[in-house]
Amino acid sequence: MPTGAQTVQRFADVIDGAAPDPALPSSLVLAGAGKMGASLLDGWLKSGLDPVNVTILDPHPSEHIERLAAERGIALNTAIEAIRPPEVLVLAIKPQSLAEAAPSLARLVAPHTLVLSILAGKTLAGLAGHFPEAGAIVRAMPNLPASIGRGITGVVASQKTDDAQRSTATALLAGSGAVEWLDDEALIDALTGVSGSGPAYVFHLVEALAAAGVAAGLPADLAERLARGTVTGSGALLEASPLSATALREAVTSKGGTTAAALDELSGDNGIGPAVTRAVAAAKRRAQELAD
Ligand SMILES: NC(=O)C1=CN([C@@H]2O[C@H](COP(=O)(O)OP(=O)(O)OC[C@H]3O[C@@H](n4cnc5c(N)ncnc54)[C@H](OP(=O)(O)O)[C@@H]3O)[C@@H](O)[C@H]2O)C=CC1
Ligand SMILES: O=C(O)[C@@H]1CCC=N1
Repeated sequence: MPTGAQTVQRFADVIDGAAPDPALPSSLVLAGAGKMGASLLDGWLKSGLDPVNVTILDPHPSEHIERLAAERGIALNTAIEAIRPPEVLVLAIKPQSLAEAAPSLARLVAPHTLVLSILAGKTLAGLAGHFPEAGAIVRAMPNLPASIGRGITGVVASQKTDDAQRSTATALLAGSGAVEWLDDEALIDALTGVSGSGPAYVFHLVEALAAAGVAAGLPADLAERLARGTVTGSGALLEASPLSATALREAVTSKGGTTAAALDELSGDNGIGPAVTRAVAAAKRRAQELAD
């Protein structure tokens, strides 16, 4: 395990290698350094955001968060009163915690503060209601591959967000992967169902494939390796190849062969297409419910 000092040095090395994006903010407060907040944080640091410009706010930090902050050389604050309104306030708490947390978080929002929320379902209008002082609000939906810089994030901004603030949001989110700006906020709940929640569907496929291998007679550890290797290898091929997913599927499928027999089972009304359609619709519906 690296020591805190070594980890800070590692981030410093990354920063030394590339010129930081000038749109990165000079002060940022992260409210919620859980799975996604911490993933985004590492992307910012790799992009060149100076750790001294970041504060993690957590009223009851776990040992894990204390270690995370110490290793990265980042201030960890438990009291909002001790923090001045930053250039960017990132909200990465659970949507269900917002109503309770917002009255105190609002003390961190000055008219110059860009509020960047990754909360599923929470709308720009709803956020503006919680943070009336805020001029600019950006609503984003990242996904878990952000933790290795391979995420894809949908993002939409309030009308009061100016070009410089949009650039700041892009610079921050690009630290963890691709960024897709949306013109229409109505799209972001559907995007949540596809890419926000989507990694879980892929991991569930790995689980199902491994279990199916065991049911077909394979030892469990071999089935797990085969399922994992098949999904990661297929993802890498999808990325490296100029072919579409459809063309790649066809490349695996010999006429009258084993894959065609399997795909027959995955097609039709009880197949994977309708199941995924229902899954995405359910996620979208849940995001809409979380708006309230
Ligand atoms: N996980 C994912 O793949 C994705 C998540 N999101 C969104 O990211 C947000 C966070 O999700 P996730 O990271 O999974 O959840 P986590 O539970 O891992 O992280 C939430 C963090 O917020 C902390 N927290 C709770 N209340 C406060 C507060 N008042 N001030 C500061 N920190 C607080 C929690 O601490 P404690 O545990 O002590 O309560 C926890 O560390 C959600 O809104 C979710 O919709 C978006 C895209 C993908
Ligand atoms: O499950 C959730 O609500 C969050 C949002 C998208 C992924 N995880």
